[in-house]
Amino acid sequence: MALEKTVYIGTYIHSESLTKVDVAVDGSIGVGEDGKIAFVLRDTTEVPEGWRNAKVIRTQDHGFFFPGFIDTHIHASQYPNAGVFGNSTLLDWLNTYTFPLESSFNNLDNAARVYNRVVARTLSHGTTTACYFATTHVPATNLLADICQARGQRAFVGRVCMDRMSPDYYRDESVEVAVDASRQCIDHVMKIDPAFDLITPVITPRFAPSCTAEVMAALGKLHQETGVPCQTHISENKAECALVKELFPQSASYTHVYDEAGLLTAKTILAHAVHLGVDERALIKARDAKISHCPASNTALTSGAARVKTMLSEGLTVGLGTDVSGGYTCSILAEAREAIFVSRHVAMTDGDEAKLTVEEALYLATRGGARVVGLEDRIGGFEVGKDWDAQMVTLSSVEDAGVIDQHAGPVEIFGGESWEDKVAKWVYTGDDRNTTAVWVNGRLVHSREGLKL
Ligand SMILES: Nc1nc2[nH]cnc2c(=O)[nH]1
Ligand SMILES: [Zn+2]
Repeated sequence: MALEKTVYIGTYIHSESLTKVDVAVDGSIGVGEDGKIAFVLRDTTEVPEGWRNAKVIRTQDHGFFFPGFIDTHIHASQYPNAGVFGNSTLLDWLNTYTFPLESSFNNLDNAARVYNRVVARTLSHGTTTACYFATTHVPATNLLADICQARGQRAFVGRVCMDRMSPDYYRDESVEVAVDASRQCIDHVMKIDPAFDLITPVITPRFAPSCTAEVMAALGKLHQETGVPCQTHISENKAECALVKELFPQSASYTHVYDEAGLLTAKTILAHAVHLGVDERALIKARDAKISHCPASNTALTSGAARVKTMLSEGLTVGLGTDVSGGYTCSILAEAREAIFVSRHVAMTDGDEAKLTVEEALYLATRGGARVVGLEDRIGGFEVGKDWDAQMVTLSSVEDAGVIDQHAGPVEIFGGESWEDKVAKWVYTGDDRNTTAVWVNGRLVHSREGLKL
């Protein structure tokens, strides 16, 4: 569908750097028919020459435009289990909750129902790019790619590979099956989106304990041969780390296991990274592999508290991941909040330098995530030439949604605060009711019911 040239008028906010959020009050951003940003103007709401016939969309109620969120690690198939984890920890959680659910995706109707829901819900939370783990099933994984494309979400879609330490009813029969199935999923995306413009396939060995050295080496070869990115888990939980040591006695560390398989590259996303040693972080940095920080999940499964500030100060590239359903929420805004609070708990033992600020958390949610997925030239901020992947945040909509007593009349929740305070309030108290509209590459992919644009 052709896009209309559009001028977005009002305050826009984005990360300028890790430590600084840029607030441009009353500016305007022009987006062309190609969905890309054509101009960015500060301090003027005038529609420039040549754009007078363009559609105009204005912010509402103390609102602002903000870059779309990037979820660098989410299991689409686990969405029905969000919030269901009891007192389990990783390895028993997988067997009790996760494998039985994922195995049900041999049923395409089930897959269609769940995948449509998770894509719609993440979009409604402002997630314009998501890195999905699907399941081992090729038809269902391909369906997830189709659904992301149809609903307009930028997505990395991975068919999960696992050929050992998994139940008989849910595992790859052989290395050949895992590689062949992965190829089928890559081929499918090449058919529906040959340039990987919106959808990108991603090679997805589940994690070292459920993959033999042979399957990882074969997937490493596929990764190097095709240039298709790779995603997996690393060093999430102490029992898992001990298991990897036992299973790979020859390897110097968990990170070395992936490196030896050819799976540790600049196009690799490693989720969790809670218990990495200094040498492992150095190796990850040397390979320029990327980290997905998943604080909600790390707390829920009592995995540990990743040292995000340490990783950042060492120059690692970090983004945020919801890790549904290890994590209970599919909201990156909530994840940013969790990242801040986990960092405060770390600070209680390690010192104040461990604390993440609101600015840093928002950077991880946008520009950091963009670097993790290798799209820093296209998304994560508002610059000329970037894709319009954005959300309109409306600060007073919590009240509109009926949370506040309708009979009490309007309450000025947002109004007199500084922009810094408003952004902090959004991070700490906001949710999807504040996300009134969402665009990916210039296409409107979500809007709140009744919203007039
Ligand atoms: N959080 C999380 N960790 C894993 N490690 C291996 N599989 C998984 C998974 O599905 N979720
Ligand atoms: Zn995960």
